[in-house]
Amino acid sequence: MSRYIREGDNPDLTEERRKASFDTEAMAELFWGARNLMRRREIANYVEQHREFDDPQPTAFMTREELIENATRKAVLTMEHAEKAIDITRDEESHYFNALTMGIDGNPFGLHLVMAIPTIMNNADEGQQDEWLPKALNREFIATYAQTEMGHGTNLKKLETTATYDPKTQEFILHSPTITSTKWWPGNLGKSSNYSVVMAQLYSQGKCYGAHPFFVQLRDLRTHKPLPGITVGDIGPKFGINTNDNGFLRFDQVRIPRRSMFMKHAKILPDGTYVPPSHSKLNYSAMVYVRAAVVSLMASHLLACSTIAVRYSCIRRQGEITPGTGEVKVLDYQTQQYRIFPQIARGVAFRLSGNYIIQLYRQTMTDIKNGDISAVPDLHAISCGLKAVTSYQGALGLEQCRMACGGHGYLQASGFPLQYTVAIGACTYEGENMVMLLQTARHLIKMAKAIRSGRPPKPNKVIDYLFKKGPTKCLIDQTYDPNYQSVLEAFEHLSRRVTLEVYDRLVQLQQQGRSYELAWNECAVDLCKATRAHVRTFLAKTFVEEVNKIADISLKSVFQDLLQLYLFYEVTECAAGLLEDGFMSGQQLTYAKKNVYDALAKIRPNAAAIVDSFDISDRELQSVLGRRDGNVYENLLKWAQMSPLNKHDVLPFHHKYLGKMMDEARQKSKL
Ligand SMILES: CCCCCCCCCCCCCCCCC/C=C/C(=O)SCCNC(=O)CCNC(=O)[C@H](O)C(C)(C)COP(=O)(O)OP(=O)(O)OC[C@H]1O[C@@H](n2cnc3c(N)ncnc32)[C@H](O)[C@@H]1OP(=O)(O)O
Ligand SMILES: Cc1cc2nc3c(=O)[nH]c(=O)nc-3n(C[C@H](O)[C@H](O)[C@H](O)COP(=O)(O)OP(=O)(O)OC[C@H]3O[C@@H](n4cnc5c(N)ncnc54)[C@H](O)[C@@H]3O)c2cc1C
Repeated sequence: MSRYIREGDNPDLTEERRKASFDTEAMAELFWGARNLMRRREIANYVEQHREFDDPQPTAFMTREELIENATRKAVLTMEHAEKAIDITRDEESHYFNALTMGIDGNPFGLHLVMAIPTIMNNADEGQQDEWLPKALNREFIATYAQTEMGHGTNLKKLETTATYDPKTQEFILHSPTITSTKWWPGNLGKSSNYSVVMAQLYSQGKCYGAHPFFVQLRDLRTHKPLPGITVGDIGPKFGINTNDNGFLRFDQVRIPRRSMFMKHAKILPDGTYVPPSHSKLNYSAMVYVRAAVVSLMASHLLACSTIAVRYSCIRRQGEITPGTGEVKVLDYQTQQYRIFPQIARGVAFRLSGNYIIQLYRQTMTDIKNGDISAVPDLHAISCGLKAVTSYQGALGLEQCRMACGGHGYLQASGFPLQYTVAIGACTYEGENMVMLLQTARHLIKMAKAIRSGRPPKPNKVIDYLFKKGPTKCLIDQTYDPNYQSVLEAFEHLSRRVTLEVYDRLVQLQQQGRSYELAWNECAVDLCKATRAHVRTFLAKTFVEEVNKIADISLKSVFQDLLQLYLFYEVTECAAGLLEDGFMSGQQLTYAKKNVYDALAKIRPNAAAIVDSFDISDRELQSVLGRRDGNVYENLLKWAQMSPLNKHDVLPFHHKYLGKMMDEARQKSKL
């Protein structure tokens, strides 16, 4: 019996769980890996046993100051408990523990852990690492990553903060020369951090060498007051992540020692001589890390929101399908399945590719340490595209899940506002999505040039298909092929065609006299399409490869249903491109649609068990609609009764305004 079934649960949800064709626990093991699943359970138990991690009230009812104080309290507790609760050397355990204890809306260590420490690890030289890393890991300071300025986020070449080297004192002078040079956005900068990685234009011997990272103390270690010459604060409430004190920062001729510059790659010698790095973008590795991590992060958001939507849709009865047979669970509507199930399938696809890209990141960082930088451009290209596509599709998917939950989906109690507002930040941070799509397109255009000139680069799993000659006509038909060769070939065809077409147009525009840059801008929409097609191909191939590795037949069959849905849903999404050149026929699109509808029907009886197997706890979901026990209605009422507005039957200012107005209106009407 499923470990998710317990006495007192909503019977509709229990009925769903009993219907499953597979063992939920075995599926959870397959999804997370046996060891990880066991550790998740142990960590979750640990947190449940320490009630001090509980929020004093739902965070939706807290003011911003209360939110930040509560997050700070829990962050300190998290650090105190970490060594007892988890193996701190395992990222998976840290991420999970942090998500359970601190939630997803931000915490004072967010940027310290995901950007500052990775920058120290990858950009500090040995001496600097010896000095900074133990203190950073030991929480002797909290650092953030200050790169974006009010005037420039994308175009790093135009950052205005300067770091001018003074050989006489062997110091850099940090300065913010204009309002637009104010650092703006860095997470945890406003109030929590006392150190920061600061990106500034490096000047030495009268020459500018471009943006470089520096490690800068911002606040006094004892009083926590900003150091002389430093102005720092919170940028105010935002669309979401209001638990995070995203900040602003200005420097007024602040002197820092020469060794504050990160010197693993580029260096300034004491006399001011600049030593360039082996690759000009090695200083950007923390950004590459977060871009790669976003893929898994989007998987987590999608799987959480589809868990909420599926569970709620199992207990929500509304309307009849066959008149007179009683109200159905709303999950029985095909439209509901069409809204929610593709989000599950995309979540799974993102999880699988997310694992791949993080491994590639780790391998590339190891290679760099060993002096091999050859994988840097490939990692950059695929991580930019994946970040852009998964964050965008993730955002659309979460919104579908919300809308699938009707009016209650619009409540903060649903958990959707928190998930959505956190997730959509990823469309912007770490490189705005269009900009990221265009970065991948740069790589694709190089590949197109190589194809046209008949000189393929050295073999590479991600782009090899571009150099293949695929079928000239789409081979999708009604026969079942577990390798989905014809669908993958269709995606490859579309990617290859769009890439080559846009390349040819770029060349043609230049032949007509446009500069490369102007031609590029005229082709930008299609360049983005090429990236999307390339990323779709990558996600789809990774999904097929991973499903083919599954040994257990009953679990494999569930994954195959999700894969079928994923692939044919993507075919319908990019149908215009496949039909445009006559590669796919209208009939084949009809087959694809039929495959989507068939997959929805196959997934339907397993849906509740599938989302259970993602093993997302109520503590993580923070959702009344997505509760494991399905007891939504009584808990919605309890939740609303906790609203601070309900502390008073009559609001203290009622008689001052509305009461008075109505009294006066009644008086007048009596006259
Ligand atoms: C429960 C389990 C869940 C698991 C989840 C795991 C959780 C992990 C935690 C993750 C949590 C996430 C928390 C979120 C925190 C968010 C914090 C946000 C931080 C930020 O936003 S920091 C600021 C980010 N800013 C940017 O990204 C700026 C974007 N701009 C740029 O990157 C660049 O300027 C550019 C790419 C647009 C262009 O660069 P530039 O102008 O310098 O260069 P050129 O145009 O001249 O290009 C030259 C060539 O260099 C290549 N290039 C560029 N960048 C790189 C790179 N990084 N690596 C390699 N190569 C690079 C270009 O492509 C050019 O190449 P070409 O050969 O000439 O074509
Ligand atoms: C939640 C959140 C957290 C953040 N955290 C941090 C942090 O910790 N540290 C930090 O340093 N920064 C942080 N940022 C800033 C973030 O990295 C930038 O906002 C982001 O890189 C985009 O830059 P921008 O705001 O200057 O946008 P802009 O570059 O001004 O973009 C505006 C529009 O112009 C378009 N555009 C710009 N350039 C091009 C181009 N070359 N081609 C085509 N279109 C273009 C964009 O696509 C976009 O639509 C954060 C931002 C957010 C929203």
